[in-house]
Amino acid sequence: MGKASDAVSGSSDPDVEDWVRSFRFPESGSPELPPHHPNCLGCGPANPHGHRLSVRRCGDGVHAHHRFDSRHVGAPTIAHGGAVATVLDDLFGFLLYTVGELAVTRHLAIDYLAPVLLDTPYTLRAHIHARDGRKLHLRATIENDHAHVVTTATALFLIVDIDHFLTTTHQPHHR
Ligand SMILES: CCCCCCCCCC(=O)SCCNC(=O)CCNC(=O)[C@H](O)C(C)(C)COP(=O)(O)OP(=O)(O)OC[C@H]1O[C@@H](n2cnc3c(N)ncnc32)[C@H](O)[C@@H]1OP(=O)(O)O
Repeated sequence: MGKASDAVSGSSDPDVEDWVRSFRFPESGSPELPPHHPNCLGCGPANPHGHRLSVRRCGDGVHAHHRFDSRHVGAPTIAHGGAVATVLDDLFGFLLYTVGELAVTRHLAIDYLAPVLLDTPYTLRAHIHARDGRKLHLRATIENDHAHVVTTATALFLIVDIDHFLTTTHQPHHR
């Protein structure tokens, strides 16, 4: 696995620095992709409130099987749109393993085409639609067991260096 931490220069938060130091990009032949970190809301196995998303490579992209449950309810029997967005944002976050770069969400857009039902199996897929320098243009779908796409998403992720996670003085950006 490739290390992301060669440029670590120091941090005010030892937990963050530990995470950065231990972050690894899996080998390109490895189908299983590791969680971003143990407590990640999307994929961390140690987060009791999390989705525990398990993601694999699929061709040039990634895919996952997922069921939303009663913790994610919006209207009765239907997953909350914010929970769906969380899972899609995290799924996009797995594409960074396929490019071997650290990247974060700059823009996320979701089309809710049909309700995402609780306790129902779905297949999630994401891929890199285009790369333009630091800009990763990403696309994803959620599909039900009848191969109907119920949700689509696009995102712009921006490649960042390790200092993005180490600094505590981020300023807001305005476009
Ligand atoms: C690696 C580990 C990952 C771990 C977990 C993954 C979990 C899932 C992903 C996440 O949830 S990440 C957490 C949520 N995201 C953030 O906290 C990011 C907060 N935003 C920032 O820190 C900064 O805005 C960011 C570093 C993303 C960008 O700041 P920059 O100053 O580096 O970039 P800038 O805003 O100047 O934009 C760079 C380029 O993108 C363009 N751009 C920005 N927003 C755009 C937009 N909405 N549409 C099109 N282009 C856009 C912008 O015009 C510009 O184009 P040019 O370089 O060509 O001039």
